[in-house]
Amino acid sequence: MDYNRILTEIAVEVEPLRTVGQQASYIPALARVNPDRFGICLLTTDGGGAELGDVGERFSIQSVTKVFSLSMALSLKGEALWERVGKEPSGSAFNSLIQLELDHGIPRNPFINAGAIVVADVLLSELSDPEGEYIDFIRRISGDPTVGYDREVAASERTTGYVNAAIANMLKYYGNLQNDIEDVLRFYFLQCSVKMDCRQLAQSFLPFADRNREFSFGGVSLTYSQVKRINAIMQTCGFYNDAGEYSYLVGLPGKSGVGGGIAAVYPGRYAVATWSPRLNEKGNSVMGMKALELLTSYTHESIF
Ligand SMILES: NC(=O)CC[C@H](N)C(=O)O
Repeated sequence: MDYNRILTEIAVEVEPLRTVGQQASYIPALARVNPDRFGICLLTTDGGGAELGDVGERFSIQSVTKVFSLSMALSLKGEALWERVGKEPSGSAFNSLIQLELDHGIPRNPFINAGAIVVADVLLSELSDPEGEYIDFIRRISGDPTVGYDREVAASERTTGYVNAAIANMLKYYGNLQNDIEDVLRFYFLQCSVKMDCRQLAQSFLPFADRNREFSFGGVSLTYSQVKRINAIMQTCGFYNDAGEYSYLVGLPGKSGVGGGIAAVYPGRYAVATWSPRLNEKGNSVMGMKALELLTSYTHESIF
């Protein structure tokens, strides 16, 4: 497959979307990012790949981090994790509060904010150095020791994180947070603040696509079956209330973030990361979604 040629065609087609949509502004530090950016990096399991655009510029991965958090929590807790968080698509906004009340404090899945806040609580309870071990895992899986938190973004999100604070309070009320609310929120925002570029993100998702290599990075090990199940949750829940549309258009397990990043995998073949800060009304990157739609259309490579 000539991915270079395909990415070049995609870049031409997505260009008219460069100024469509709005970047996230509810996190003040994200409102300062230049929104007119686009990058895409694809890495294959056999060592090949192609890239185009702003692939070396780091951005806030935001909710894409929830895949790393779930991986750690699943490796630590196994199936017991599902006693505290579900694995059903939510059909609601990523920060929905109302659904959490209806579900009596058990979040629908680990990729909406409520679920990721429970996962952050699990990691706080299980790890002796949560901040250190979390970033160490991401440095190992990305193969890049310079990847780190952006503490300014994390602090900025705390100042306006009213809904996430409400979610955490609701979880505590229902007995689904063991740690102090403020500690859990601080750790959750820090996880979201991790900064990566498209190359590092594609590299970090390659282990979710690679069926022939063991998933083991530092203390985080997953079985083949656990990786398969994480991919399944990405497919059904990775784009919140856009998950059906994303599945329909793209057809690859993936995860988006309000920083404008998307990471997706074609199991057995490749991982791909896109970045473009302008979002649709569901909080997913406009150019990124379109680029991935074109990628599976042009290559005829999709899980469906
Ligand atoms: N969809 C997202 O990327 C949301 C993450 C963001 N940190 C929040 O909690 O609101």
